[in-house]
Amino acid sequence: MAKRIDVSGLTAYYGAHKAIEDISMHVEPGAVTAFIGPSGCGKSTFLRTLNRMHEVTPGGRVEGKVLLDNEDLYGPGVDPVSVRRTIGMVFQRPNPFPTMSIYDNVAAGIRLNGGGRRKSEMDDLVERNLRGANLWNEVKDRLARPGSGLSGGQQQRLCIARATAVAPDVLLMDEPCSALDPVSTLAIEDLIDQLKSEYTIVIVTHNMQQAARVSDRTAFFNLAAIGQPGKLIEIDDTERIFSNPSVQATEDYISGRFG
Ligand SMILES: Nc1ncnc2c1ncn2[C@@H]1O[C@H](COP(=O)(O)OP(=O)(O)OP(=O)(O)O)[C@@H](O)[C@H]1O
Repeated sequence: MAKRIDVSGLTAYYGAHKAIEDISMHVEPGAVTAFIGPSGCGKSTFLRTLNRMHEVTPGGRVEGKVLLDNEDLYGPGVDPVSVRRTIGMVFQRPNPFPTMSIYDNVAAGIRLNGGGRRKSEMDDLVERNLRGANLWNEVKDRLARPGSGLSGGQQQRLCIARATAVAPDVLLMDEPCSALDPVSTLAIEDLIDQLKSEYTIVIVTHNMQQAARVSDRTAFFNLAAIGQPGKLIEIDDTERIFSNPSVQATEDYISGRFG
């Protein structure tokens, strides 16, 4: 079920380096929010604070609050592993488990989360998630073959099926199309559009057209100078950000004047 994210006063560090500073925003449920901004402004870092992946990096540290439908994800006693199951992630490079079959790639997360399912039940889950990722028809006759044998675009859809199989509330996508050709990119964009009725989706992208095509809301991040922390400049409806943003820097970035 799609859930809302409320972030307040979030600052993230790599050791002594402050990468992003004092970010507050709401991420709407059942919608796609795009993060845009020049390289190094902290989009990926911020994304990774939303499911407690940032702290996996040595020296990674976070201040501030992230609430998922009012549950404090950084609260005492919260298990980061269960946060990462509830808020799934899809990465820039498709990363299926290379030696595992297509079937097992989708089943892996379910098994890790205390499988104990009958074979027929698991078959149904695998099929449902591969269908949900628009991949079923392409792989149904080779489910036992390794996931690494698929094309890049198919592998990325497999990773999306793997992410949805554990029934997360939120899907975070860090430049999910940057390693893909234009046809595979459109396939993933179509898929994102279908998935948003069930999940809250956040996507980092360098591609302005992609942000305009797939997202309902867009957040623009920027940094004052190299070495300074990245900040959220504004977040608004995508249509507004691309037609009439409130801040001049947003307009300059979108129109290609910098970045
Ligand atoms: N593993 C790391 N260790 C130390 N510093 C890091 C690490 N990853 C990122 N940074 C620094 O944090 C800041 C934000 O980086 P981040 O990758 O989040 O930006 P980004 O906006 O996603 O960039 P890009 O668009 O180029 O992917 C940068 O100054 C970067 O050098």
